Amino acid sequence: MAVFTEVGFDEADALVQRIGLGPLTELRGIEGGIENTNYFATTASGHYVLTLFERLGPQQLPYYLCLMKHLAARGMPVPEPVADPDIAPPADHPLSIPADAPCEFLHRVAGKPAAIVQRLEGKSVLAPTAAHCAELGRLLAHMHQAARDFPRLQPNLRGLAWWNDTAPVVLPYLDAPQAALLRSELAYQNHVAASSAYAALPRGPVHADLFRDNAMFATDSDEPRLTGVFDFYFAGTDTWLFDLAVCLNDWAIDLPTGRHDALRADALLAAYVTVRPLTGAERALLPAMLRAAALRFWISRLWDFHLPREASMLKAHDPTHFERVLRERSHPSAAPLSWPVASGLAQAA
Ligand SMILES: Nc1ncnc2c1ncn2[C@@H]1O[C@H](COP(=O)(O)OP(=O)(O)O)[C@@H](O)[C@H]1O
Ligand SMILES: N[C@@H](CCOP(=O)(O)O)C(=O)O
Repeated sequence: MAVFTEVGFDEADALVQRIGLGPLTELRGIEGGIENTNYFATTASGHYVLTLFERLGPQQLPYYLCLMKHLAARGMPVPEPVADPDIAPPADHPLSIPADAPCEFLHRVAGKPAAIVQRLEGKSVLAPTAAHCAELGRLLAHMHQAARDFPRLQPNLRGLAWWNDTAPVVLPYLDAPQAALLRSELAYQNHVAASSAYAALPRGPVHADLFRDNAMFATDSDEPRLTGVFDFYFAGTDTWLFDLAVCLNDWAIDLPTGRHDALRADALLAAYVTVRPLTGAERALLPAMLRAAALRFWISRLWDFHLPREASMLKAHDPTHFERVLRERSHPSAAPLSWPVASGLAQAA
């Protein structure tokens, strides 16, 4: 569990009362999470999550919070952030809103930027079936479409530029075969990113970290039913295919070996393409983006593991898992294009 910054009951109570949620009745640090400080906050009006941002600041946060609001307003099951009634929302602008425009969803608690969002019901399913994956695939495609007209722009801050900057920081901690893999994969991804096929990929605001532990399923239903997805704090404008690859690499992987699980992968992809068919460029670059998504989380886990931060309760994720996934994805025998759905169902849009 990660509580980097302790929040006093009185301070949280003052915030929730000021923004109209009524008196605080319970404040409890949350287990899980590695980026931010999270508390469950219950008030007279409902159940919320209070997040204090440890690394992100007012330059980046409006994008994430406004994206959540935008998606919630379009019926997507994402936590709706609660606004500060004293901050006026920026006037609508047809093309873009400057990143430094005031953000009504950004609060300040214990000296840190903070947000208070609706608490989703349900539980994460860490061993998903094909039916869970189908639910996720469908929602992912709907979210991509619903975010099309989101008026803010912010790159994926954990994208290629960050990989290039961070690789030299983690390289000294790797043995020779690991270092060779990291260097060669980074060179490959820089090459892919410079290609015309990559430039042709459709893009927009994406979650970019939609792992199993960032989704909730109903606990009162026999059939898997997604109740929502959360943790948009790695979101950014990126290719939809990268977002899909992040999900495939987490939801449809055999965890001990890092190999892809064809049944779950097909279910996720089939559900996704039913809502939004993949383009020809997307089908061609799916293997490369699966490698990119593995590389992204291998690097971030290496960084978190070897250069940890202070937290009262913090469990770093295992970096070797994504090293295995990357080796599987970049091995010459890796053949995700032989998935029936990739060659059959997914017609060019
Ligand atoms: N909106 C929410 N509704 C319900 N539970 C949430 C919500 N946001 C966070 N949580 C809980 O808090 C935990 C940590 O949140 P997460 O966003 O993953 O943290 P971090 O950003 O630090 O990685 C999650 O595993 C989940 O149990
Ligand atoms: N999902 C990432 C790291 C981010 O952790 P989260 O708890 O915020 O999802 C990983 O597994 O490496």
